[in-house]
Amino acid sequence: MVKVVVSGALGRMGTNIGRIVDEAPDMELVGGIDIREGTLFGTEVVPAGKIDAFLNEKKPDVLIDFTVAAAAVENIKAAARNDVALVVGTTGFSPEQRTTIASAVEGTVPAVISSNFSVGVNIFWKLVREAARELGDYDIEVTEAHHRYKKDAPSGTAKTILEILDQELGSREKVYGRVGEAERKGEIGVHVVRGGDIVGDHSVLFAGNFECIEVSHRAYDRAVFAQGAVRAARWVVGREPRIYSMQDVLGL
Ligand SMILES: NC(=O)C1=CN([C@@H]2O[C@H](COP(=O)(O)OP(=O)(O)OC[C@H]3O[C@@H](n4cnc5c(N)ncnc54)[C@H](O)[C@@H]3O)[C@@H](O)[C@H]2O)C=CC1
Ligand SMILES: O=C(O)C1=N[C@H](C(=O)O)C[C@H](O)C1
Repeated sequence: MVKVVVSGALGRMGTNIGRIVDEAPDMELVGGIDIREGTLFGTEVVPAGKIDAFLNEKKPDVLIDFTVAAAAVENIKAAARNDVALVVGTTGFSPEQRTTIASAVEGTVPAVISSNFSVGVNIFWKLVREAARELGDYDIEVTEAHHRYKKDAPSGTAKTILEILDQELGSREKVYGRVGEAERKGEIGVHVVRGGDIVGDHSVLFAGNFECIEVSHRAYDRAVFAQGAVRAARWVVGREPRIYSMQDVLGL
């Protein structure tokens, strides 16, 4: 049995993940972490300040973190201190936070870290890479849309798209929205929409003369992210202590 603790247990993703783990015959949900006490499918949820004692008591194989960037950094350090493997879906990390995470994890515990755990988005990223290789001289615009409660912008998935484009095309200027005199040059335009209960839309437009190609992904239910995170949790336990991507999990 893979023993799992969920951090961000009372949130949108935490509850989705808790349900899937609770129903999995090969997994045991042993509790959750959040900013306040509660329950997650009959297991105890403790406040973040008690994470070390809780991990030491429950001895999970893996901690799945979907919280906010600053919290995730502390939770990752706690998991590393307690020799617990990690699946991290939290987005919005600064470059400094990424460095801190890498030092906590590398050589200590295995961790799958991805801005998007849906299988479809991981295929979509491959398609974006392929399109960029062929269409580098087209104008490129990245657009993402999410629900009204999302804290970070642009989304982690959109930032991964920009990394892929930079890897294929060299680093280009990014222009975040346009207003006033904004003549297009060689930049990549980045556009963020927030509203209602949009689960997660991403598109990359390659616009040439007389034709456009658009590569896009739309998530209809958070279950796609949660199922991917649980798949990563099964995969990560017992691996060499380093950072892995969801592409490693899927063998892409
Ligand atoms: N990688 C992926 O596939 C996906 C990533 N996300 C990311 O996951 C994160 C969470 O998203 P949602 O569940 O929609 O947010 P949410 O706001 O519904 O849930 C976050 C939860 O974390 C809790 N939290 C805050 N500080 C904490 C701490 N120190 N320790 C433990 N819990 C703490 C909050 O109280 C809340 O219950 C965001 O960064 C989001 O971008 C969301 C969906 C998919
Ligand atoms: O906050 C969300 O909801 C999501 N966040 C991730 C991101 O920032 O890319 C993934 C997904 O799009 C949903």
